[in-house]
Amino acid sequence: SCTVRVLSRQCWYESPLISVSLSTSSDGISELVDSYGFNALSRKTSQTKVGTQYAPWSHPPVCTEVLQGLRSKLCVYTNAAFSNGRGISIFTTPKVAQEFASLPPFQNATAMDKINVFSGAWYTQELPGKGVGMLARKTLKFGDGVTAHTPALLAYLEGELPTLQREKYFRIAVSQLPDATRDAFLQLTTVYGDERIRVQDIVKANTFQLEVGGQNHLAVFPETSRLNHACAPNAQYHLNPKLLTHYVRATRPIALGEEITISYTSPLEPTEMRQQHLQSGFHFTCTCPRCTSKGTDATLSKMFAMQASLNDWSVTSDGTPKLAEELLQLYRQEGLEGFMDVPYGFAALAYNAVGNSKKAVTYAEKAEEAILMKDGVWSPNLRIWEEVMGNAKGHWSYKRRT
Ligand SMILES: C[S@@+](CC[C@H](N)C(=O)[O-])C[C@H]1O[C@@H](n2cnc3c(N)ncnc32)[C@H](O)[C@@H]1O
Repeated sequence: SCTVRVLSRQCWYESPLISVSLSTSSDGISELVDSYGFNALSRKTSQTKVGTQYAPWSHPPVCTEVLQGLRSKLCVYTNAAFSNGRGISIFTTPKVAQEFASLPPFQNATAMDKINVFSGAWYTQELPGKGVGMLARKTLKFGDGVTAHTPALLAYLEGELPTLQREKYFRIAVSQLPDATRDAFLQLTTVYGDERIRVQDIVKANTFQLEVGGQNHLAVFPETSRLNHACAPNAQYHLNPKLLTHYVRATRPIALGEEITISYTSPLEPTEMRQQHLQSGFHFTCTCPRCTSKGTDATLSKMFAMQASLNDWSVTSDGTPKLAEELLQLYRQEGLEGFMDVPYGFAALAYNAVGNSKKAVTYAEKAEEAILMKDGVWSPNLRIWEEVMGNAKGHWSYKRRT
């Protein structure tokens, strides 16, 4: 019942990367757009009567009818005071809204101490052929924090509301944000440039996915949204659903003025699949060196063949520590430093299998570090390496290949 693939007979989970599909033609009525046009977007929070009777929400929730598939209504919940006045708007069910309200950021102001604080690590600039991008304001080394932010808008991931209905609620959500946050949101880039569905267009170009209350939500983080894509990115991100926070860290040294990038799609997919994902999700063709070099897919195939050998525990297996070291080297050569949890894990097992438990623990620690950077503390993959770190000699892999 593994979701994606198996690493040494254990399930290996991969965090989902999100590309939203947006239908604009099937329900194209203009009436709603007229009544919830840009007046709604330019409404100032200061002009809205903000009460306390809906605590922790600053505005009265605005709700849909009960949706058949969800057996619930969806409502816009805004907390304009959230995180020192940054604000947050959430479009979700009343039940999930309660779950949000019980999370540390709504309960305890100190939970947000190091979040939504400018790290001093970046600035933005228009870049040829890429729109705005994020660049390093100082030299960065492996593990340095780039950003740590909460979303301005979160929206329950559903496909039931007609596009223009959804737009109406998204607009209310955005309009209720504090002025600076709303303006930063509305300046974000779009994919279609379709004014009728501007907020969903912004969501399409900029969304991540966050699970709260067992439900996936689309999440837009205005600062983080300026990170462009590369197939050999120099930064990695993960989300902490309890803190509603998106963290970005450098995965290799980044020079002053160098662009900071993340990968919007798995960089371990073949080039054609990566390009398809980027085209359908974000409407651009990637021109990074891994996309233009002819050798990328052959290198990927070689990496997978090496992983298959390391994952082979039969007596004829040629999985050795030397092979594991070569695999690590290939990942680095490809610029995949942010995706080394799997090769570090294979190295841990390969060393343990020949009785070198010390090296096994070192690589298990590196696998853990890589998972924390890529998937965060919730990842079930962490447990695999905790077992090795806790008791390498008691692990099933110990001396399996001696
Ligand atoms: C999340 S936004 C990134 C910031 C965006 N460049 C901006 O101006 O705000 C995603 C959009 O940026 C552009 N983009 C991101 N990475 C790119 C790349 N490697 N090459 C060309 N365009 C890219 C695409 O238009 C994509 O839809």
